[in-house]
Amino acid sequence: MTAPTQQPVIVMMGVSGSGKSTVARLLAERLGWDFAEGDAMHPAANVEKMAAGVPLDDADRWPWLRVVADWISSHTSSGQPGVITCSALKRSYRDLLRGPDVVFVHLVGAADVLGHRMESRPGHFMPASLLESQLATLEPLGDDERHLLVDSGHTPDQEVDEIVDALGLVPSVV
Ligand SMILES: Nc1ncnc2c1ncn2[C@@H]1O[C@H](COP(=O)(O)OP(=O)(O)O)[C@@H](O)[C@H]1O
Ligand SMILES: O=C(O)[C@H](O)[C@@H](O)[C@H](O)[C@H](O)COP(=O)(O)O
Repeated sequence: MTAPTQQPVIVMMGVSGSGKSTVARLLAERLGWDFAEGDAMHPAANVEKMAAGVPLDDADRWPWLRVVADWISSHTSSGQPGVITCSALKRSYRDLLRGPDVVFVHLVGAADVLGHRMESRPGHFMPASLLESQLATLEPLGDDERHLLVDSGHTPDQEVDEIVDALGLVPSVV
């Protein structure tokens, strides 16, 4: 009998407003997998900076990315699948996060749609004015990066269906 393939940790990535939190939470619920909100791992200084309309730089992001990477590796090293949100905008950031059991799912959307979503999202620290710098910083996934691109213009349920089907994800047995 062949051993079952280890189910991955999914990094739900993309710029602000692309639907990472919404789709990742739904995906984790659907699968009964662990979920983590990468935004909640930012130090307070990063949140204050973004709330003031100033984009983060590499020095701001590296300590945060290390916390995200620790969550990922604590799961992959024990064979536990999970879903975590992280903008993961640059390839160098993804290099820190990646591993054999890590898949990046990039929610891709049109700037006007994302901007509208950010403006209509209640009670979030991230101003829509930062979308431009997010898009400018984003480095597309390379063919050699294990990933799936998802059109973020569909409904969250449709996007979850697509991710589960395309990656062959299997719910945890409870
Ligand atoms: N597929 C979708 N279609 C329509 N609205 C969405 C979709 N995904 C997310 N939203 C809405 O857009 C806003 C931004 O979504 P969110 O999940 O917070 O994105 P992110 O975590 O990438 O910043 C929220 O108000 C959310 O309810
Ligand atoms: O690296 C960054 O610049 C931030 O992580 C950023 O990409 C993220 O978008 C914000 O934390 C807002 O959070 P939302 O993505 O949930 O809007």
